Amino acid sequence: MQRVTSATAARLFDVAATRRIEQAAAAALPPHALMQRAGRAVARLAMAIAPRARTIWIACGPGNNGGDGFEAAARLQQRGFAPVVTWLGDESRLPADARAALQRARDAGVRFADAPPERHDLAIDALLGIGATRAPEGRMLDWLQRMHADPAPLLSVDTPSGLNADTGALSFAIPVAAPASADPRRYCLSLLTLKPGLFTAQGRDAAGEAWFEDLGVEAGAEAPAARLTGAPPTSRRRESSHKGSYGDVAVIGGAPGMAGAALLAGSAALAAGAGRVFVAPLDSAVAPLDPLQPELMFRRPEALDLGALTVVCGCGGGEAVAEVLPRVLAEARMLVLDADALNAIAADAGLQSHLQVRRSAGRVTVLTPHPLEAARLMNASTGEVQADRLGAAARLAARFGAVVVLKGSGTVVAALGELPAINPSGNARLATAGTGDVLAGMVGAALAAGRPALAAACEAVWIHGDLADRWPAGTPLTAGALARRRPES
Ligand SMILES: NC(=O)C1=CN([C@@H]2O[C@H](COP(=O)(O)OP(=O)(O)OC[C@H]3O[C@@H](n4cnc5c(N)ncnc54)[C@H](O)[C@@H]3O)[C@@H](O)[C@H]2O)[C@@H](O)CC1
Ligand SMILES: [K+]
Repeated sequence: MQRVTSATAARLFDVAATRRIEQAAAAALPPHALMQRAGRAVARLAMAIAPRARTIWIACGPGNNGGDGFEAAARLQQRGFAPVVTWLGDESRLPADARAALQRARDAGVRFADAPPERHDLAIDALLGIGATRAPEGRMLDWLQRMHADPAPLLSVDTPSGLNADTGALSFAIPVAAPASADPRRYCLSLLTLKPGLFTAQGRDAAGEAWFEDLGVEAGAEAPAARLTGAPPTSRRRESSHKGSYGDVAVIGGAPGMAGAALLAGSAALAAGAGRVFVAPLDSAVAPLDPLQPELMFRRPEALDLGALTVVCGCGGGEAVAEVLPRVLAEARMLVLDADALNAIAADAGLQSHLQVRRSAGRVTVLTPHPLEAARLMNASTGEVQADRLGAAARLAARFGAVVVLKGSGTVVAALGELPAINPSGNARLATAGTGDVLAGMVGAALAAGRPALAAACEAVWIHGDLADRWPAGTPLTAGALARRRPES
């Protein structure tokens, strides 16, 4: 059993592949062995989470996920704990594994109840796993909401019930904890495989701290649906290197009233190690110097030699960015497109065909949309994008021939012909104005340093999130402070 952290690199398998892995493993093992391993692992993690728990409420569902719950209940009872099982199922329709587990729980003397205990020290959600076919309702939904709202820790077995394990879409709103209580602590023990839905969309909120138990089974030749990127390789600068070794970045953005966005991207590119950073504001009234950052070199957009530069374009560009985009798309050696640049492209088929030309010419382009910008580019709704973030990012990558960074909880990075990556670092503190500009600058710096486009995007996204994860408690996270923080500090 292993805790999944932001440093964990792992393959993620969808439900269909997990089913095939399960079937192959079950055929090679004695009856019920997998479920017994699962139940043992659940009990072990439960005891580690709440070693002094007096009441452990285990909510079991009608299938084998419930079977895992019965197995865990039997183990916990044998170890001197007091599990209380509430079960939503029909004995005559229980799968064979779960029926055997139910019998073991009864034999162990586990207490079964019709209603959840008045209070509990730990809840275990064994209602639905990868066999969920519809949204929970009625008593099941009631119990789930109760478990998620309670301040006691919650351990989800395999997947949080109600979560689509492939996409991370959650079928109900997670209740907010009562104001007086601390945030509920959530854990999820993923069995057999890690699933993509645990790490993107609403998956991270619903699952909480992710753990993995492979049940002693290898995935074999099954193809993963995605991967967790894990921490990027640490690279030390060569002593003989000079500013030219790390490339030049130019930020084009900052229409009147929005110069800050371009400065944020420029600062971030500098802090991320770019050799030289030019800022080309679209507002000609902007003073050609930032006294707090004299390293930033100000230029007029038309004065830049785009063919020699990694260009970051969009940040605060407003509608004015549309005018410079044809030249930027045609000439930039490498290109990161963010925010208003993406909105302009979404609204203009001509600009979209410029992107296709870049692709045919083998020029690198990275798009960094948030869900609404992605929706505009796809002519879809934000809800449709969020309902399948991996699919949306892959479709955008294929359509525009670009590396796509679909931002949000569990940022997805996709490129045509590559396994999509989900970034495991970062937290809700990044949900503040300007952090997207910072990310665009960081991606630009990684490209300028010579990293291949997909790696550059994955690494910048990871570091951006990691900076937020290590942000000092009690210090507000602002985009300006984030932009200036060096990864190693
Ligand atoms: N079979 C095995 O050997 C193993 C199974 N495992 C566990 O089994 C799980 C998969 O088991 P199942 O395939 O039985 O699937 P689940 O236990 O996830 O659920 C399937 C059952 O729930 C019902 N159902 C689906 N959605 C519902 C809803 N919204 N409300 C009410 N009922 C609903 C289905 O009709 C079916 O009866 C895994 O997630 C994992 O926890 C693990 O123990 C590993 C070994
Ligand atoms: K579950």
